[in-house]
Amino acid sequence: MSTHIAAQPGQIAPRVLLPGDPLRARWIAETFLDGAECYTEVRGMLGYTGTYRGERVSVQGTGMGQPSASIYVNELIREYDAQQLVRVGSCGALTERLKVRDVVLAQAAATDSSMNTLRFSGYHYPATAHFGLLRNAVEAAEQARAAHLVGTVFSSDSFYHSRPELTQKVVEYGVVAVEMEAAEIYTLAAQHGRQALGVMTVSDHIVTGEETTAQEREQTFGDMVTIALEAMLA
Ligand SMILES: Nc1nc(Cl)c2ncn([C@@H]3O[C@H](CO)[C@@H](O)[C@H]3O)c2n1
Repeated sequence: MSTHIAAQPGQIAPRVLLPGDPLRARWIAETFLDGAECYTEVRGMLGYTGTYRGERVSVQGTGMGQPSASIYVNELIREYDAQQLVRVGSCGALTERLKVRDVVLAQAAATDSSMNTLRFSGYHYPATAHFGLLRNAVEAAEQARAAHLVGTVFSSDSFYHSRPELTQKVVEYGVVAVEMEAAEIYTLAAQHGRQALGVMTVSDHIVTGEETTAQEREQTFGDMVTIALEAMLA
């Protein structure tokens, strides 16, 4: 086992879905994976492995924010040799090009986090998704007839922004949604030569104030999970 994941070697599949919420990891395992078995409950951050269309797939909660996601992605890559890491979760729409329940396919992630500032002191790093996974996800979204948008997201360290005007600034440069994990997941995957992508459902609309109900989140999360799984298996 690793420091934060209690799996034995081989218990985690090369393909890993990464919801922030551990209870959503359980829902994904129970709803989409055949024969899913829980391999970790350390700190309540659940992880499961099962099969999807006959292929082994794992789903591991990451928690909220880049520091937490960094712990799980580092251990999934370094200790369990994960190859594909696809974040599935919620995001807030920053543009009226999006409606709540739309799926955002994050081609890149800007961030206000210090994590890449510390890594690349002196210059800025473009945290980008794996093109092949992104291309597969677009095809899967079209196949599923799911409303979707490919765009850049803003991975913020804050949910309650002390300077909300900064979030608006990135909108002027085409950023379409805000969330809290993608930039770190993309950077770690690139560091280790792995494949990463973020597939997120709009749960809140910063411009219109619209929010999804708990029931709506579940259904539209279904489209997002299907797109992520199909993107990995394509
Ligand atoms: N900053 C921020 N803002 C908005 Cl409007 C969000 N909508 C969903 N999330 C995601 O959901 C969690 C916060 O509720 C985080 O994991 C984050 O990735 C959001 N994070």
